[in-house]
Amino acid sequence: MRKIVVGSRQSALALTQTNWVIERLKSFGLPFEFEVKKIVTKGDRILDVTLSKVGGKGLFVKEIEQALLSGEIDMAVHSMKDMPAMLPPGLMIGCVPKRVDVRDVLISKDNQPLDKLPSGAIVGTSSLRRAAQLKAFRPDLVIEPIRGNIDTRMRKLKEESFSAIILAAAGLERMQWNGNITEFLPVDISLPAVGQGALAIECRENDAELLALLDKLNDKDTALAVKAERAFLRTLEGGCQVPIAAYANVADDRVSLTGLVAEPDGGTILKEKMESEDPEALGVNLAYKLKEQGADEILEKVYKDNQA
Ligand SMILES: NCc1[nH]cc(CCC(=O)O)c1CC(=O)O
Repeated sequence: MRKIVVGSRQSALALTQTNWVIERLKSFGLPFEFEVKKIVTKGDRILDVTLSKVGGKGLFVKEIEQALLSGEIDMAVHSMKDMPAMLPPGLMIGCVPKRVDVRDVLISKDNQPLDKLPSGAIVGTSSLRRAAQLKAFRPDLVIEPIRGNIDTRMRKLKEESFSAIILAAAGLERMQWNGNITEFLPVDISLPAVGQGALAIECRENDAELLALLDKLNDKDTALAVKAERAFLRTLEGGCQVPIAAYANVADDRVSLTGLVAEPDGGTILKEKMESEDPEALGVNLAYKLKEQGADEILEKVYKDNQA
């Protein structure tokens, strides 16, 4: 009986997701046992600094990937949206389970929906993507950074001067905290992050035995959608925290992808939609379409401002 060591960040959400995946894998009744090994990542250690200023999403993933490569762990469960566009050689996404709700949600103090928040109300988000789209929809709101795990942000909403915060529905749903949601934001107001609502199970490319097990948990439509979204992100070289959004829908093996690149103040928002049966080509082509409209210039300015 092989023991699979599963690496996880120690946040409540990470452990919940990891244990969910392990239970699903156990349910196939195959001769494997599982052990969870907690790993503290750089992203977890510097929660007080705005993420975009310290190197972006890779911060949560790098130490876990080192543990995979060294053999200290065999697999890891990540939020897909925390995965950098490129994986290190030797590692792969072994499966993509069925996606849950992709939308962003508003949680407000007095349960006021977005269009009822008073002018000047403070909305907490550190995401350039959320901030840009929020500014475009409600230029009169004030956006302030907020950091920390979901539980920390909920506490800051109660204790600090925020009128509302924006979070992903998915994390709240997995924690069974969705009772706090004031409003689900439609994707045409807040287009989600690449991979939002999906999980990525990362493992070594040469671990055929584990890959065969993981394949049972793979959801074909989610995998197709995420492939298109991540090809879009990779082509825009959206390595760190960026004002990039994308959401793909799959019906009868046809993928329909909406992609967005925004100026952080919401002044310019480039947004296009395309369809194809080839998710990889779709993501690349949609990215080039936005590049023709000036996406590179917007992103270059964001990277420069981040270094300053
Ligand atoms: N930004 C951090 C992060 N990474 C993954 C989730 C949970 C949602 C998901 O898996 O898409 C969250 C919290 C949030 O954005 O509200």
